[in-house]
Amino acid sequence: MLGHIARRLGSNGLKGISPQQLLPKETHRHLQSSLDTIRPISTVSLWPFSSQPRDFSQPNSSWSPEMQKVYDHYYALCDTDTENGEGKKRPWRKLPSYNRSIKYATGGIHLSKLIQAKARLFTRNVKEQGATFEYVVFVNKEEKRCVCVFQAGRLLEGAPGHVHGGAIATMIDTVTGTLAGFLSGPIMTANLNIDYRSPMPLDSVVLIHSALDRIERRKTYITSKVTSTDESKLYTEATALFVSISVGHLFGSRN
Ligand SMILES: CCCCCCCCCCCCCCCC(=O)SCCNC(=O)CCNC(=O)[C@H](O)C(C)(C)COP(=O)(O)OP(=O)(O)OC[C@H]1O[C@@H](n2cnc3c(N)ncnc32)[C@H](O)[C@@H]1OP(=O)(O)O
Repeated sequence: MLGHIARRLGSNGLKGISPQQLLPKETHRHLQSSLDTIRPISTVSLWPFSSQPRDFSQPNSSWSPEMQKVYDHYYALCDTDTENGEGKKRPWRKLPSYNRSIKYATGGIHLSKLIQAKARLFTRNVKEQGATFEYVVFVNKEEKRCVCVFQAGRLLEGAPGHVHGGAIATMIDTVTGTLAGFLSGPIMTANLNIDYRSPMPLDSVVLIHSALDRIERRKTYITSKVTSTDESKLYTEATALFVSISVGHLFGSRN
């Protein structure tokens, strides 16, 4: 990890200076322990004094013990980073989640200015933690599937005491869309079919399992089901179709 920071420092024009030389011992130790909890993100600089996007899918105080327990379970199955930067290969990966959809992708800052500089991702635009969508997506690239741990906050009410169907659809779109995008690159939702099987109480923690069904030309088909964390209760089933787009599609041009 420190080697990684040193490389980043190098790319910031401070070649040859180690983090230990730059930072007081206490700060360095604190930084190291913080970095140990962060998965490497290729588009994010680890230079401590530059602005970094906030990953909204980190544990916070609004999480119930159940949410934390499921998160810990999947997190333990994820790739790890080691001192020499080689890491341990494991099947799962936790995806970071930002409140601006494209800004932090390569070149995305320019795109986000062109499209709408003040735009914020729908599921990450409420500041109060735990009030709306608390979720983390873990993806398994080999098995072409993902699992989202979702805690539905009190501002998502539809039927009294229960989660709004539109909020559930939003999460299914988000998770299936994340998997489709992960597997196929830029996509947009063309079709989403949802069967609501049982009402979901507010503050529930549920799993949104999504898997690749098939890819045909520009079409990526994903299946999804929402269950309780022990998978004994089925809340929702869905199928989704995503169509690959070019960036120009977002500006109104055809592929
Ligand atoms: C850029 C992304 C950045 C992501 C950054 C990360 C962000 C963090 C993650 C958040 C993840 C959130 C994911 C949410 C994603 C949305 O919510 S997107 C918003 C909702 N969707 C829309 O607004 C889409 C509106 N519709 C469209 O723009 C266009 O109709 C589409 C879907 C792009 C397709 O148009 P097109 O490119 O002209 O394609 P077209 O030639 O008509 O059809 C291609 C094929 O698809 C089939 N098809 C098209 N539509 C349909 C349909 N409705 N039913 C069945 N088949 C269809 C066609 O029949 C054709 O089939 P084949 O001939 O190949 O067999």
